[in-house]
Amino acid sequence: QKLHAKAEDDSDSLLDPPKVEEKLGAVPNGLSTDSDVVKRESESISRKTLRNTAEKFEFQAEVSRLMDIIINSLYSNKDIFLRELISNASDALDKIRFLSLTDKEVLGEGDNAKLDIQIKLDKEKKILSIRDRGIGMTKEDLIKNLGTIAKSGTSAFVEKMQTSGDLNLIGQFGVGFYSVYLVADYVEVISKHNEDKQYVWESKADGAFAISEDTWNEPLGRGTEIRLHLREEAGEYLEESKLKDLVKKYSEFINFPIYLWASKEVDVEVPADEDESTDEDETSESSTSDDGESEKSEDEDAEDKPKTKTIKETTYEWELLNDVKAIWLRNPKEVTEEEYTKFYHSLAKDFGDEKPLAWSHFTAEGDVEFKAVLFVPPKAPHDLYESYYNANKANLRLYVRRVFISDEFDELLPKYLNFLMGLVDSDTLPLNVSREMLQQHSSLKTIKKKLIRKALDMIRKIADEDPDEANDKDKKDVENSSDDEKKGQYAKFWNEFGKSIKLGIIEDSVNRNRLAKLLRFETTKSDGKLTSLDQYISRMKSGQKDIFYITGPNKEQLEKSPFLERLKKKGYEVIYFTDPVDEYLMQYLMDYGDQKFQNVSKEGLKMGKDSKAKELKESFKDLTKWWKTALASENVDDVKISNRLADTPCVVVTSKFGWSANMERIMQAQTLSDANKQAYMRGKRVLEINPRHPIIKELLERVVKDPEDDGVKQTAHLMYQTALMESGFTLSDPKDFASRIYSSVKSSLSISPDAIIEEEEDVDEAEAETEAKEATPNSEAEPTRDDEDAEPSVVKDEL
Ligand SMILES: Nc1ncnc2c1ncn2[C@@H]1O[C@H](COP(=O)(O)OP(=O)(O)OP(=O)(O)O)[C@@H](O)[C@H]1O
Repeated sequence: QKLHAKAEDDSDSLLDPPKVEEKLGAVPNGLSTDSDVVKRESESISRKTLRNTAEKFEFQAEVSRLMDIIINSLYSNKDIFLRELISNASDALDKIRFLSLTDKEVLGEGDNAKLDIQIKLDKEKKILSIRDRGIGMTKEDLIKNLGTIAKSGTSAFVEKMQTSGDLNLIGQFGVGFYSVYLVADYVEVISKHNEDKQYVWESKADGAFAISEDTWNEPLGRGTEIRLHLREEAGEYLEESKLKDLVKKYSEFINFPIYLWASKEVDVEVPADEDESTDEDETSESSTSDDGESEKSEDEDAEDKPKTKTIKETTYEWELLNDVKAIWLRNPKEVTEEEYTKFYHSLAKDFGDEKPLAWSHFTAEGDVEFKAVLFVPPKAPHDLYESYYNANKANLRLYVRRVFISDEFDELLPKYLNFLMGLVDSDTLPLNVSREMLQQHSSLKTIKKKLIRKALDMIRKIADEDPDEANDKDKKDVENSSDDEKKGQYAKFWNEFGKSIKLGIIEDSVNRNRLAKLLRFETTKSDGKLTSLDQYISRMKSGQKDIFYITGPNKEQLEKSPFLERLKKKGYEVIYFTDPVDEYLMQYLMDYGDQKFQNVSKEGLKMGKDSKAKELKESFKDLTKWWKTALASENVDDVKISNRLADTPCVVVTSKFGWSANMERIMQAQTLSDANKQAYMRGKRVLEINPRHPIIKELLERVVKDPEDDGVKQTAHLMYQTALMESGFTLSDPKDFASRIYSSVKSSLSISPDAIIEEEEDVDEAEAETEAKEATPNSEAEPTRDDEDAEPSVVKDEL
């Protein structure tokens, strides 16, 4: 707020006389009026008020908040505004170049057709301008793009900035333009679109902006010029050297020439002043010549030749600041790691310090030729899985013969690989067709196929090079040649993008096996580390046929699951799947190589041969049969002897193709889930009992003695409900469960089942109040059990 107020104060002192504003407003066409007026107008009439005659607009609320944050930010790296403006200029140039592919006319002629970016400084007036000959903005575009339509990124960015935000990320949220207010307190955007007149947008970031038809500035022809009226403390951006450094640092990979209107000291010969000629002779000579011959001739001709002298003069010319050779056209061997990193930063608009996790730069040859660079970012973007199926978002930029076509081409990569960044430049695709036609082009399928292969290879390589990933047997080799930088990289990848790989397994049946190789998870034996299917298989017990896994809300709960008791005891390894997407994943991943997957909370678990199985089945027949009947109302399909329990008396398992308990939980949590479908998909439930458990043995005895015993029936029901809970199901009738528990507690405390609950005395409310008042003095004197300062009494301890 303070900064903002200060900007206002400063601007007061710069006020032009109000009458100038009035006069200007009335000028019909500034270009043909008195040059003085034009000059004053172009100096930006006033830093206090926007042009009088302009149409005023309010910023959309979120945009206003964003601008407030920017203006008041103490963020020290203000440099970022320049790269955001250059990036916008480059996007605008890409757009017009794309249009010109099908309609040459759009480019115009002469200078208009030059697709470049120009930066100019005006030290005196403290104005920095960036101009492009891009597509430009119509009046409507200016209103919408620069103020009234908040993009989805706006609020996300505001939110981020309020917590742990780094302004450097602004470009990733698609609101980069507003970073101009880090350095300027007043900004003009002059823009000319082929389909509209030239307009000026202006704002002091005080909640409003104004738009006027531009009748005084030089006509742009086409494109946009952004004029930043720099704040007092942003004077450094008026230094040429600073701007050159910034362009080098941030905009190296812009594919359009960036020029700076740069000063140059040159020697010029000017006629020497008569009076000065004698004093200056020597300097003049020494600077014009350094060989004796010319000195001589000058002496000789001194009288007839007009005297001259050399002085330093400052001239201006456009200086090219960047090298526009595209990095992807270069030989990968000649591109350094640092260059790839910088290129990634500029593509991703991510200017943090982190390197991408991996990259792949290759040329595809054959029927379809293209070059591509793919990157795995170091972090997932903030909205990667938000509206995964609806978002029309692809991070690959498509070029055809060096011309940028689109970054919204979702035909290039499947959705699950949307986290990759990069570009494809194809020589095979046609240039002069519409985007829609291009989308249908048969080569795209081939490009996509190759890109997926390369992408998956690149990801696999992160694992191959990571010493943490190595199997024990080859650990030594990797450790010797290992490079600390690669250590832990795959775990990092997995934490950021593991879900994408899982979605890939679900969606991409062709590459399912390749993707399954990239899966990582924790297991009962992985000791908190991630492990892979190949590693799991290499550790399988002899005779073990299936890959065991269990699903649930978190590892801590799963570790205690009764389903694992016997498996653990016998030394089998079980995978923990704790992400909701894992339930879906396992509906698609049926096998891996020769192994099948077995959910250990479902029917059909086989762990070697149990010689006593038949015998046990026979001896518990009375109990299992009886129990099934007793649970008739509970929709229990069967009661069986379990082979997975050690310490727990019983569990409830589901049928192979129905939902597991965990899946039921996930489906119930979904707002829009369909109750009918839930009933239909619910797995059939089987109660499995532990024949070695004393409770089960006792139950058998009691049932054999008296199958009609009510107490036994009660207990059996309660056992079932407890097993349901322990197996991860949600009880459909918790009240029923609670009353059964209380009856059981009563009987263990030897309270008669018919014992009645004491009636409360019906006291009149008014009476109760007077009683309470009378009681107050006493209660102060004698601390009650609830009193915090009271000494803990025996009663309290017992409670
Ligand atoms: N130089 C320009 N020429 C034409 N249009 C522009 C120019 N600068 C900005 N715009 C328009 O204004 C919009 C808003 O710009 P802003 O920088 O805030 O977001 P963005 O360019 O979409 O995303 P990013 O910040 O990632 O560059 C742009 O999408 C574009 O339509």
